[in-house]
Amino acid sequence: MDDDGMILNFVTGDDAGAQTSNKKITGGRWKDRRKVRNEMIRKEPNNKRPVREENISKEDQVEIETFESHQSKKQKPNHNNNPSGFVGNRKTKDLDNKISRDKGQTTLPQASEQIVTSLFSSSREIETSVNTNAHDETAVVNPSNAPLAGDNFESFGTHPTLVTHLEEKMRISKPTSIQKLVVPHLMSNLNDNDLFIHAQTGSGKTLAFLLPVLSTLLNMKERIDRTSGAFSLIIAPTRELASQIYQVCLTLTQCCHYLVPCLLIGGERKKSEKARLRKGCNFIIGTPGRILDHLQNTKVIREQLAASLRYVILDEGDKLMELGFEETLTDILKIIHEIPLNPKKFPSLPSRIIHVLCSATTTGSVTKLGNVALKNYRLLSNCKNKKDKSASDLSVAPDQLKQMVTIVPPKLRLVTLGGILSDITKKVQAEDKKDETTRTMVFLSCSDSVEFHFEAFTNMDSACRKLVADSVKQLTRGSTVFPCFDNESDPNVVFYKLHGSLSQQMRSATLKHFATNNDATKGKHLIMFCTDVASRGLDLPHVGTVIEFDPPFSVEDHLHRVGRTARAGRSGDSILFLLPGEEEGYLEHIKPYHPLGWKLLKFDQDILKPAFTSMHVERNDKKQFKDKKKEDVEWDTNATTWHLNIERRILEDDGFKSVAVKGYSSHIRAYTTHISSEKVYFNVRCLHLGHLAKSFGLRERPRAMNAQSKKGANDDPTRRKPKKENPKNVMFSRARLMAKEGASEFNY
Ligand SMILES: Nc1ncnc2c1ncn2[C@@H]1O[C@H](COP(=O)(O)OP(=O)(O)OP(=O)(O)O)[C@@H](O)[C@H]1O
Repeated sequence: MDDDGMILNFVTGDDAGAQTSNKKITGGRWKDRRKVRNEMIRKEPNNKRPVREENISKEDQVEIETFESHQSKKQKPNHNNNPSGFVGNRKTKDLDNKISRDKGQTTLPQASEQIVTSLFSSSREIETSVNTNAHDETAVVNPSNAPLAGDNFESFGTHPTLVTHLEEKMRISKPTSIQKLVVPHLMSNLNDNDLFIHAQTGSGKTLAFLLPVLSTLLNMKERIDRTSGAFSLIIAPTRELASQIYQVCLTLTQCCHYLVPCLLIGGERKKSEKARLRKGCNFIIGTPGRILDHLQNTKVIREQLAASLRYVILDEGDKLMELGFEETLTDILKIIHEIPLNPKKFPSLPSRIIHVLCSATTTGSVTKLGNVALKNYRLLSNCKNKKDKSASDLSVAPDQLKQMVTIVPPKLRLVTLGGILSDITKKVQAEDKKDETTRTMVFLSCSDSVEFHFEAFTNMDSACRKLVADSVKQLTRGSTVFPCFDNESDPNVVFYKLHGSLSQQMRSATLKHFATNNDATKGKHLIMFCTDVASRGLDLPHVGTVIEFDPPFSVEDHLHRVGRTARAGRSGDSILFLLPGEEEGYLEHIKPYHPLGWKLLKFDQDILKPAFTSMHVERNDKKQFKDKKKEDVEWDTNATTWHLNIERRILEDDGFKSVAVKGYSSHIRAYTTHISSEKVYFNVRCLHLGHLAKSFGLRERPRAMNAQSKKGANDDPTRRKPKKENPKNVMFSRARLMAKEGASEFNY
C-alpha cells in the first residue's frame, strides 16, 4: 500500500449539473425544488467530474468517496453528530458505500488507509453572491490621508531648522490634514487646552504631536540641552509602537543633537535605562508598565520631570484602555501631577502640563481615559462622517485603499492563502522591479497560528535559510513553496513571523529587517505572518497588501490592520477572508467604514485558478505521474497536490504536527474571544471544526480534542464548566501575576 493510504475525492462542482441545469423544475417550495434538483444532479452519470489521475500513482490509486455520499451529508450538515467533520471517517463510514470513481468498481480500503475528503467540497454554500457594496473601479479616488498640496509648515511658525531638516532628510514638505489642525494649536501660546486627536490611519499623527513640541523647544530663548530635563512624556500601548515613536524622535533631533530622547520599554534591561535617564533626556517615550516602574523606583526620572514637564501624550488611547492599562495610567498621572511644576523656569513654555490623547475612536472606554487625563480639551479630528451615524465613532478606511473580500470554505483556507501569496509574488516578478521591495502582512488570530503558518511556508521543502534568527527565513533556489516558482530561478521571497511570545530582541530584529531597505531585502517579496501586535500604529514602509486571514476581533482592529497599507497618500490593497455562513454577515457590519466599497473575489476563479493553472506543483514524496506535462494538469489537481504535500509533512514530522495541532487549538480558542456584539458573526458553535483542521494540514481533529468531545465536553471553552480552583492556588497565581505585571507588557 502507499505511504499515505489516502482516499481522495476531486469534486469541484464546476461541471456538475451542466445537463440538469437545462431542465426546469417547477412547483412546490424552493427547498423542495432544490432537493429535487440535487437528486437529479446526483443521478446524472456525466455530471461527476472525472478523477484526475495525473498526480496519483498506481500504488496510491485510492478509493474515492462518492459525490453522492458527500452530497447527502451536505444537505444535512450536523456538526454535533459528526464533530470530526470528516465524512470519510473510517470508524463511522459504511465502507460499502465507497465506490472507486475511476472504473466504477467497489474496493475496500486497506487497514493502513486514511480517508481524506476532497479539498473541493464544502458543507456550506456561499451566500454572498451579490456584492451589496461594490467598489466603482472607474471612479477617480483622491487619497484621503495624503499631504495637502496648498499648505506648508513655515506658515504654522515651525522652526526653520526643523523645516529644512524635514525637507532634506525626511522628504516631507507639506502637512497632512491632521498636522494642519494639531501643529498650530500646540504651538500657540494662546491655546492651553488639552487635545483629543482623532485621525485616520496613516495620516501622520506621530509628527503631528512631535513637531510642535520640538519646534516650541527650538523657538525658546533659553539655552537647553539634555540636562535641562524631560519636557515631554509619550506613552504608547506596545513596545513596537514606543520604539517607532522613539525612532521618529531620533530622526527629528538629528538637526539639534543637544536634545535627546530616551526609550523605556518592557523587555529591555532596566539598569541601562536608568543609566540613560541619569545622563539626561528631553523626551521620555515608553510603555505604561515600564514607565510606572521607573516613576515608582527610579529617583532620577522624577528629577528629570520636575520643573520641565509640559507635554504628556497618550498615543492609541483606545488600545491602552483595551489592554487594561487604565489603572497604570491613572497611577502615572497621579505621580506626575504630584511633582511640583515651576512655570517661571521656562516662561515661553505653557504654564501647565498639556495632555494630548490620540485615539482611533472617540467613544467607548477611551472616554473614561479622557475623563482621567484631559481637562478642558478640544477635539481635533480629520475623520469623515460615515453614512451610518449609528455606528461607533470610528474613522473610515482611507479612500485610496483597495479593499477586497473573499469567502473561502474552511478546508480551502490554507491553499487559498498559498494561492494569493503566489499570485502577488508572480505579479512582482513579472513587473521585474529589481530594486523595489514588496511587503505583504498576513494577520492571524494568535501566536500559535503564526508559528504554524510560518513553518508551513518556510519548511515545505527545507529550501530556505535563516537570515536573522528563527523568525526570518529566505527561500532558496529549488523551493516549491509556491506554485509559481520554477527550480532554476531564485524565489526572492523572505518570510517573517512576529507575535508577542517572541523575545523582545527577536521582535525588534524581525521588525527592523522587514522595515529596512537594503541588499538583503532589495527586489524581494517580504511576507510577514503576525498577530495584532503589528496592527497598531506600526509604520512599515511600502506595505503593498494586508491580508486579514483570520477575522479581526473588532472593527477598530480591522481598520488598524488595513491601515498598515495605503498610508500618507500611497496606494494599497487589503484582502479580508471570511467563512461561508454566519461570517458573511460581518460585511454589513463593516460596510459603514468602507464608503467606497470593496471587490468580492471568488476564491476558486479569482485566486486558485490563476495561481495553480499551468504551474509546477510536484509531490513532495517524489512520486511523479509519468508522461504528463505541467500544462496538462488541471488547477484543482495542482492545488490538491500542494495541500497534500503539507498534509504528508505533518504525517512524517511529529514536530511539525505538534505545531499544527497547537495552531489549530489556539485558533479555535482565540475564535471564542470575539467581542459579544460580533459573536453573531463569529460563533464557535457554527465552525466546522473538522474542515478547519484541514486548513491546518490535519486530516482529522486532534485526538485530544476528540477525546474531550467523547467525554461530553466540546471545543468551545465558553461552554465548558469552569473547574473549581483551590483558593490557595488562586491566591498564589494572583500574587505571581501582580509581581509580573510591573515588568510585562501585553503579549499577543
Ligand atoms: N506631512 C507628511 N508628508 C508626507 N509623509 C508624511 C507626513 N507626515 C507623516 N508622513 C509619513 O506618513 C507615515 C505615517 O505616519 P504615522 O505613523 O505618524 O501615521 P499615524 O497617523 O500615526 O498612523 P496610525 O494611525 O497607523 O498609527 C509615516 O511614514 C510618515 O513618515
